Amino acid sequence: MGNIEGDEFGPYVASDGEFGRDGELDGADVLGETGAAGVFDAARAEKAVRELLIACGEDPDREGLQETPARVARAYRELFAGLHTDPAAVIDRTFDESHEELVLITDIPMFSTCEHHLVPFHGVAHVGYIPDEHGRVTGLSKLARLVDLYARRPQVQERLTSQVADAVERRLQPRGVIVVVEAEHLCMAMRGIRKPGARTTTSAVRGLLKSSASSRAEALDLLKGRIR
Ligand SMILES: Nc1nc2c(ncn2[C@@H]2O[C@H](COP(=O)(O)OP(=O)(O)OP(=O)(O)O)[C@@H](O)[C@H]2O)c(=O)[nH]1
Ligand SMILES: [Zn+2]
Repeated sequence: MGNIEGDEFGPYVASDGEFGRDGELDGADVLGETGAAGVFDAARAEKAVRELLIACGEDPDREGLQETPARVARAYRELFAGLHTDPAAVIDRTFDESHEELVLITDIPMFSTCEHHLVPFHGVAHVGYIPDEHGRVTGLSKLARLVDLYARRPQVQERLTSQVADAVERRLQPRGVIVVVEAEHLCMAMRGIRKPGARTTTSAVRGLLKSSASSRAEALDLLKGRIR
């Protein structure tokens, strides 16, 4: 295996242009419950894309496709960068603000990849929490980063939704968490059942936002008009 490099999309082994290496990834350690894996294997990805083009009846050596395996490998490395990032590193700072009421960030744009068909599903995420008794909060951008991290994995919408809720719960130990994701699945729009415009809404609620009807009602009231 070549040298492991790294950038904003995580660690990777650059392709040396030699296709055909077999065997399991070295360094594909799983980081416990977070499911973050080791490195992206660019050579292997390029080989697979070339094979897929051939399987589809294309000529991967024609001019327009020559660079395609390398481009697709780079694109997948970016789209699945969340496999190589530890969520614990995302909410890396918390601070006590004595804010004990709901904090809600809405309409976070979200692009993910359906793990069944490897085509996109996209929409918005809404993430809220009620801080603990010290009013411990985190930077608002960290919640959007968390959505991004879990979206950048092969996913199903239900798991993405609960993984974000669980990560907020683990890191902030808030009194309640609510995550709502609304998305259109291109696997239902451009193929299969072909229903463009159909939207799926999933939610995950934890703590007070699950057990207290009034807390949940407050959050849902703020989300009214946002959830279609
Ligand atoms: N619950 C859930 N299902 C999903 C998600 N993304 C895609 N699916 C569904 O996953 C299912 C996969 O079904 P299969 O019967 O194995 O695959 P398929 O033959 O390609 O199914 P069709 O899409 O109905 O053509 C489909 O019903 C998809 O709509 C998701 O995020 N959550
Ligand atoms: Zn799908």
